[in-house]
Amino acid sequence: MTVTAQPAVSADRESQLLASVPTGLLINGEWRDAASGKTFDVEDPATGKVLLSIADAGAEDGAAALDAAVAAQESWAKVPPRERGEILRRAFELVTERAEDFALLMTMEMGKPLAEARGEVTYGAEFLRWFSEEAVRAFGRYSVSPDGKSRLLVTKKPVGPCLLITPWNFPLAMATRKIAPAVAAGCTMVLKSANLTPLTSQLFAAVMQEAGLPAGVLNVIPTSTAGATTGPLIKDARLRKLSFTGSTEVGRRLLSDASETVLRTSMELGGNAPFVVFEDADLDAAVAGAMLAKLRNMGEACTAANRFIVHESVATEFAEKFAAKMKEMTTARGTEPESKVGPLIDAKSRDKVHELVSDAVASGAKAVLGGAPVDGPGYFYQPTILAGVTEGTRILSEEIFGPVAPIITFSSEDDAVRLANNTEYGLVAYVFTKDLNRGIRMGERLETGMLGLNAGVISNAAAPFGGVKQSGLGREGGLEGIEEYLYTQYIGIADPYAG
Ligand SMILES: NC(=O)c1ccc[n+]([C@@H]2O[C@H](COP(=O)([O-])OP(=O)(O)OC[C@H]3O[C@@H](n4cnc5c(N)ncnc54)[C@H](O)[C@@H]3O)[C@@H](O)[C@H]2O)c1
Ligand SMILES: O=CCCC(=O)O
Repeated sequence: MTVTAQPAVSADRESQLLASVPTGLLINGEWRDAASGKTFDVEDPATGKVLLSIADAGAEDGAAALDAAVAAQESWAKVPPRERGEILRRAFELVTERAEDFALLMTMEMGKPLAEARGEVTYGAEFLRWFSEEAVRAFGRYSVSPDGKSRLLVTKKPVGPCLLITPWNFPLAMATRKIAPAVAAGCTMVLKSANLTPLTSQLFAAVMQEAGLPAGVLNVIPTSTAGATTGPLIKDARLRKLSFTGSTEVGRRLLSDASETVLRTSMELGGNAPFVVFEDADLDAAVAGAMLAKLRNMGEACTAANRFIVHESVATEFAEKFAAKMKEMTTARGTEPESKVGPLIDAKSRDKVHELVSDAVASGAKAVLGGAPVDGPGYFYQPTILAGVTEGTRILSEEIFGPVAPIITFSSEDDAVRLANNTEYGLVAYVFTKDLNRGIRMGERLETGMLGLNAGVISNAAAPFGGVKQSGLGREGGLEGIEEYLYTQYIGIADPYAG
């Protein structure tokens, strides 16, 4: 998250980039208007100004997108894996060539500083490269049955047409983390991008076309009416998979809808990551990790450290060092050279962050730093550290999704484990200690899908990303990521030596 000096971005450059973004729906390889003719506005969270208006899909468009995906499925599944991989590889190269465009577009529609947006381009593109390599490794097996009387042939097949629903906070990476494995596996798809940040997906879909993806494989339906547009698709028996990334609240609802057709699902949901600092930790390293785990994406990440659980003997020193670093974080529009913390996504999100901070302060916590919205245009919030937060305070049980770090203390390892596991979520946890045995032990004791050991960011296209408890079902990335888009078929073969 190093932000290096950069020239300010000109208004002309922004206008030219916006002019290159397709504003239609992508259905069966063609960009078209919504059937209703409606559009919706996409705003810049740093200024509140409208960036672009794009086609607003309704149920009729959703149905047309699924029709296209269903029609393309059979022929797409027959395309050789190497060819599918090569399309992904070309897409990786095109995204990398256009890295500055993707980064600027994300900064404009989502708010993150340009340096961070560039980091997301690298991260998001890496899913394309990783799955271009995995496309040729969807292996099955052949074996002799234990009694020797038959042969067992096990193969992997594409699950079929998928509905992919993505959130606003990582506009490129959350899309490529789903699209790349689906393409590699031989699935067709309908992408419902986030209504707050659909522009990056629009540009990315154009890149996939340029990379040679056949018509109908990827259909894109931005919409301001998510439920009404995707609800009928989830109930349509031709849809074979729903992959959702977003809040636990919406995920729960979609899981219930998906049960009607026993639809296969992947759910990447919310988090409430504990960041545990033991008394033997290297405190400077812990603070560096805390800066990443808390301020990456302005704290608007499912992986954001949500509770700093610090040993009582080092809590004051940790808070002071952490505050000294946080103080250096200038809030400004992400295109400004000095920007280190961009705006939050909208007024509602900022109000929620402030409500949680105010509640914690009213319950006895002390704002060591910050504690209020930033005056002026945009939805900026001051980087904030709250010390002396006590168990039971709301901020410890809800996703903050902002640059706010609540600190609570512990006195023993058992105490730290109890506090860390005291949540319905289980996406990621962070542990800082010099004692490797303790680190491994924490891995075994914490209820979490992922653990950062002396590390504040562990996201990696080659790693299985996902949670336990109410943080979700399934994994994205890694060797596991493609499995979400494959089903296993078993063919039993009669004894080849029998009569
Ligand atoms: N686990 C992960 O990998 C991961 C990654 C990123 C974000 N998240 C989580 O996402 C949340 C933030 O993102 P968000 O605010 O966009 O979440 P959200 O749940 O509000 O929306 C996610 C997506 O679902 C759509 N949606 C909303 N209601 C819907 C409905 N009834 N039917 C169909 N689609 C619907 C939205 O338009 C958006 O595209 C946080 O909770 C965060 O932790 C999780
Ligand atoms: O918001 C959650 C996704 C973050 C990540 O993939 O690192």
